[in-house]
Amino acid sequence: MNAKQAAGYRAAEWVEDGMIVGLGTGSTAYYAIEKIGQRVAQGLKIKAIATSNASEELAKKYNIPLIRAAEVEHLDLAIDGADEVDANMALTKGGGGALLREKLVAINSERFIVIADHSKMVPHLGNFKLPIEIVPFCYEWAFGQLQRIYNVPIEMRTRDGELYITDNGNYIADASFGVISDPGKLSHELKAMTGVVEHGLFVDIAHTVVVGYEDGRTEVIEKK
Ligand SMILES: O=C[C@H](O)[C@H](O)[C@H](O)COP(=O)(O)O
Repeated sequence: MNAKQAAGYRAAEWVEDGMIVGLGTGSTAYYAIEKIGQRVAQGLKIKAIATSNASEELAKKYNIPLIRAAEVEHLDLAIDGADEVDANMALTKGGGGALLREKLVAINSERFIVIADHSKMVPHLGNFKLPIEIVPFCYEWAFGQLQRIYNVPIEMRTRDGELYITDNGNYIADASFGVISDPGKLSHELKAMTGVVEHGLFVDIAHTVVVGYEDGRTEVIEKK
């Protein structure tokens, strides 16, 4: 058992028969999906929506029944990882590039459970580079605007020497803010920029955080 596995497995216990569940993305969400898959094999009856092509493949591997958004009005539960979690349960997400689908799923869930190993818990967001998803068309303009407004190091994400492309066909710029003193304000500012599709700040969205430790312990933090 490692810290990510402890958090993922613990969160999977919230899943009950009949639920519609959002499946997160990343190395911590992997364990939640694995555990949910094991429970499905034992008879648990749920339906799920995946937040990335990778998680969809994983769900299929574990025979977790998948549905389309058109078939449901909302989700009962979503479980997903985070890159940083601050003292107010605001998050940075999108290290794996799945922030847009993740946010859509999280805000449409009755309960959003964040799973994180203890290293993700921070006093303030900003040490982890904030992922900002931007449209490919004239992306240099949105990128330039971000640089001019915030005057912090920002780089276009690449993979194998090419610009990284999200599951939605967009690009990602990663911004090093250092300390984000007001995540809510920054979140609204970024959303208002033309060319920006979404960003990785999740403010006032998480209901529960499950923190995992190397010895297999977990700590559950509920929104006040
Ligand atoms: O785009 C990726 C997601 O936001 C992940 O949930 C986040 O990056 C955390 O990933 P991991 O659990 O692999 O650290």
